[in-house]
Amino acid sequence: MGDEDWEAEIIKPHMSSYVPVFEKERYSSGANGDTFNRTPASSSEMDDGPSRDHFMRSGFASGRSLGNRDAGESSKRENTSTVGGFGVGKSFGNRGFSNNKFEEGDSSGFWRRYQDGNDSEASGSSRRGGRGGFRGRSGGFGLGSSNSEYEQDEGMQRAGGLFGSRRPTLSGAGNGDTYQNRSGSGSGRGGYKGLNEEVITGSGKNSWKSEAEGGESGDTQGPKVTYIPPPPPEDEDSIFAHYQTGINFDKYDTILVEVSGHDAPPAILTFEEANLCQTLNNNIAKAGYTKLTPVQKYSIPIILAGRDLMACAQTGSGKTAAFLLPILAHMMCDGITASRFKDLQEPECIIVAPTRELINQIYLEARKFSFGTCVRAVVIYGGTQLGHSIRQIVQGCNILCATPGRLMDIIGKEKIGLRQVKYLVLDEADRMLDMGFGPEMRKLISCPGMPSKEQRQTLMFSATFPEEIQKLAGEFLKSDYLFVAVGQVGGACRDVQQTILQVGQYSKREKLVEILRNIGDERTMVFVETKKKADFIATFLCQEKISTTSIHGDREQREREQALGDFRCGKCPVLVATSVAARGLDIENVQHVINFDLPSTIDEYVHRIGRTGRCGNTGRAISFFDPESDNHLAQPLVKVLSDAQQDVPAWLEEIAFSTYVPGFSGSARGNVFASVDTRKGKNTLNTAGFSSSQAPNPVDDESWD
Ligand SMILES: Nc1ncnc2c1ncn2[C@@H]1O[C@H](COP(=O)(O)OP(=O)(O)OP(=O)(O)O)[C@@H](O)[C@H]1O
Repeated sequence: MGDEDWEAEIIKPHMSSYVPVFEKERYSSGANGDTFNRTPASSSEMDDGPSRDHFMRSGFASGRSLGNRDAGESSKRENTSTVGGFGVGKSFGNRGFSNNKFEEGDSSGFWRRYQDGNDSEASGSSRRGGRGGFRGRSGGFGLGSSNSEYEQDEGMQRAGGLFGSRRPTLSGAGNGDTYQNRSGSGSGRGGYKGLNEEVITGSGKNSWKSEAEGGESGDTQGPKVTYIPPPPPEDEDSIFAHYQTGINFDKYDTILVEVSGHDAPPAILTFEEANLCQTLNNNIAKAGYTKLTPVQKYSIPIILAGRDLMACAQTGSGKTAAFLLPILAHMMCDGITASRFKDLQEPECIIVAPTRELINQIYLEARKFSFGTCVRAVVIYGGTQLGHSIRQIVQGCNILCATPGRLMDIIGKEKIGLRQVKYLVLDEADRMLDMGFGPEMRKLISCPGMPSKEQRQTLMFSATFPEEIQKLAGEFLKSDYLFVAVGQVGGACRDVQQTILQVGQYSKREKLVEILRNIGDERTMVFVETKKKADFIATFLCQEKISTTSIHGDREQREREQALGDFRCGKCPVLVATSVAARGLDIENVQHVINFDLPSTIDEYVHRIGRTGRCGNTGRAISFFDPESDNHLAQPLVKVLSDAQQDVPAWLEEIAFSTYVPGFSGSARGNVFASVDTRKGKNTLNTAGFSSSQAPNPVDDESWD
């Protein structure tokens, strides 16, 4: 489809197809397009308005938002309401599809911001600033400053309650005023928005905002979050449901593993060698695990030996079990007190992860491996009713799986005491320590009652560990922590066949459709860089009759979970996602990942493509490389491709060469060349399962290379 056809295409009546399947009933009953008619015209007036539901209902379902594109219509709307929202009418309809300025941008506020990158998943501040102005008009918030993200930040309030002063300005942001809560009801979203997925792009660098910063709790002055996630199935078959390891599972054994640090215990080769209790062994068998992956071979004995650990292993290679199994083994061995109802729970283990869906997945793994034991795992995360989290906790909690913001909320409410914490796990640790979540994590370890690093065991896992983040980790880990690197730190999974196509921004949609039509019904994740774009592309694909759903931070939690569910079960074989889905998600049968937009860092690329090719299965990743915007990635891409023994296109090498930056390996963009432990304790290379060794004494920075 050419760009010229875009407008015509987008206003076809079947646009309603993007209304998620699960929403259709609701939309068809309540939708009438009214809301849209009351949508103010300028982007700065769209903040307080209708939810994306409205967007779908009135804009898409009726085609009105997309049809009402002329200035006259816009100004009419401007006069009629202050309720309209989210750039539905104007931003989307006018600037988005109608005149095909989707990627060109124009002088309107929205598109300027969009172009600047400030409207990206990764942004938030300026967008919110714009909204602030509108809020002011509607009697709410009225800030309009680019700092307004903090002003409306429940996390900050929460943090204030716990650690310092509250920000009084937040109050106005309350009910539905936040961008996140366009729905008015505020349900679910709770301003979590930016949280685990927003990046402040002013500097062009990823810096994920913490969940706390987005104010996920819904318990302070923010909107009431009412969403209660459905309980997971309780039957044993569901608990132990798993997918098959792939043909390359055995090849894991050939991956080089490097252990650095002193006195590392030897790797184990089999589950039996771990000497786990019978119940755990039964659960492992029921989960279909017969053989250890390399990261498990090394990490399990290290954790069992009580050592702190930073472990880096390729995506989909079993890091979750690598920390859960030894922790559970210890707990069983130590004879933890069986969980029971108490107003203040004192978990022995806290696991944190950057996204809600990921922490939920980790919880399900914890529940699976602790099946039939007295260990009770609980999950709490933003976008859900706080009362629900509290009710889960007070029933007993040995392992608490939490997103950072919700965790701090619950600690602040004195439902969780930290004195008994023996294990602190940071999954996706590089993300948990970066500018977005790092401050929250630091608050956590300095919370009253939290055992010092000498008194607890701290475990960090990720597929990527940029040098600069490794350095920050020292604050959390004992100085003698061990570092396990399976393969190249930050390297891509070799089971993913990577293809980089040079595609200019105006050809991307056409190319995407062509690829998806060839793929057929195979499950595919399509990554885009911004939340709005995720909506645009999902809508576009539905219009092309490709059954699609989407996940991003502007969707309510209920919608996010439903989208993931629809994708998992194959109802919607295409999932358009922002980076919120880049890390950790383990979805069976994802055969393809398409980077419609490349991410801003190479680490993010590695995580995204790691949604396929998991656990020895093969997968394919196709990335659209736009020389207008992606040249900075050429060099690291060449490195990642060649390390993973993939073909490197000549044109990419040329770009990489022409944009060569000496000393690139030290780049803050996500350093794939940080091949080892930054303490410089270089170690001998080992084939997984055959030995481990010890590091020499750390050496000076200068001598490292
Ligand atoms: N030893 C094993 N045998 C069989 N399956 C396993 C084994 N270990 C892990 N798995 C399965 O492999 C899949 C990927 O594991 P997991 O999600 O822990 O990977 P990960 O390394 O954490 O990936 P990511 O870096 O993307 O977070 C899961 O479905 C898990 O149940």
